[in-house]
Amino acid sequence: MSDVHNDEEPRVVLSARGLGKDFMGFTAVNNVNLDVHHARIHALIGPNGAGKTTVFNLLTKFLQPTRGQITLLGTDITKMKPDAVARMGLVRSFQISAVFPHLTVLENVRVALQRPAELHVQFWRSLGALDVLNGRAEVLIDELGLTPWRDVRAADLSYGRKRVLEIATTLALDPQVLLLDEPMAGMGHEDVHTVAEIIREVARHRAVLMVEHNLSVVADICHHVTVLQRGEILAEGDYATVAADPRVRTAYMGTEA
Ligand SMILES: Nc1ncnc2c1ncn2[C@@H]1O[C@H](COP(=O)(O)OP(=O)(O)OP(=O)(O)O)[C@@H](O)[C@H]1O
Repeated sequence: MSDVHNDEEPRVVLSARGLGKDFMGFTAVNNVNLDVHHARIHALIGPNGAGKTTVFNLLTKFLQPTRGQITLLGTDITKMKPDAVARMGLVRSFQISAVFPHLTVLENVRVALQRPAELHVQFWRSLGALDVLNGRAEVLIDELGLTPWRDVRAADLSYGRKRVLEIATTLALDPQVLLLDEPMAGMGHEDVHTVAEIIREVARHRAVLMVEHNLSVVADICHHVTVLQRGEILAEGDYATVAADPRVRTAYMGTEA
């Protein structure tokens, strides 16, 4: 495994206990226990239909669990609504990029920053009204290595940079826990490397939980891996541990590794 260490003390920021979801009698997720740590990257992997997306939907409260408990930053969020959970610092970046194509990188980040600041009205009157947010926007753009593309329209960015911009807009909400749904989906080799490095950087000061099919990325940047199969946890540990588990190889990696 390569360099995935950083300085901050690992503490649990998001946890699930006995998490389960039934869809009309079909058990999609069952007895899932998860501990997601600050300043760590945690991967959720497993074959198609294993329940990864359902777990994400349960954690972000887009779905109400049938069983179990979810705790965010010490608060029981099991019965909370998605927007309240997002305001508490659990933010999900969707698989489909949600940036405005005709706005530049800087403008997109400013729009994202003004959401929590509730400056909508001023924004739609004039982009200049957001000048006060430029400082924070520049810092975010710099953190994500987007400075050379600051004045480029989102539509003209490469696929990978668009994904980085999408992560930047998500970070504008200042999440404690960032959920990434297949951040490498549809990307070429070079973009995968760029985005992986960005995720590593982002996770220095935040928890990241990601669903990812690209196992070399998981091996490279993730500290902890949870393997799901048919809605249940099959194995967990660092990548080397789960990759060496014969049950995992049979269930999932047999065709991949
Ligand atoms: N709303 C729903 N109603 C009924 N069944 C559902 C619903 N959502 C998911 N399922 C079922 O739950 C199981 C888990 O699906 P889920 O999408 O969570 O898996 P996944 O691991 O994310 O798969 P993939 O890698 O293909 O995205 C599947 O059998 C799926 O058909």
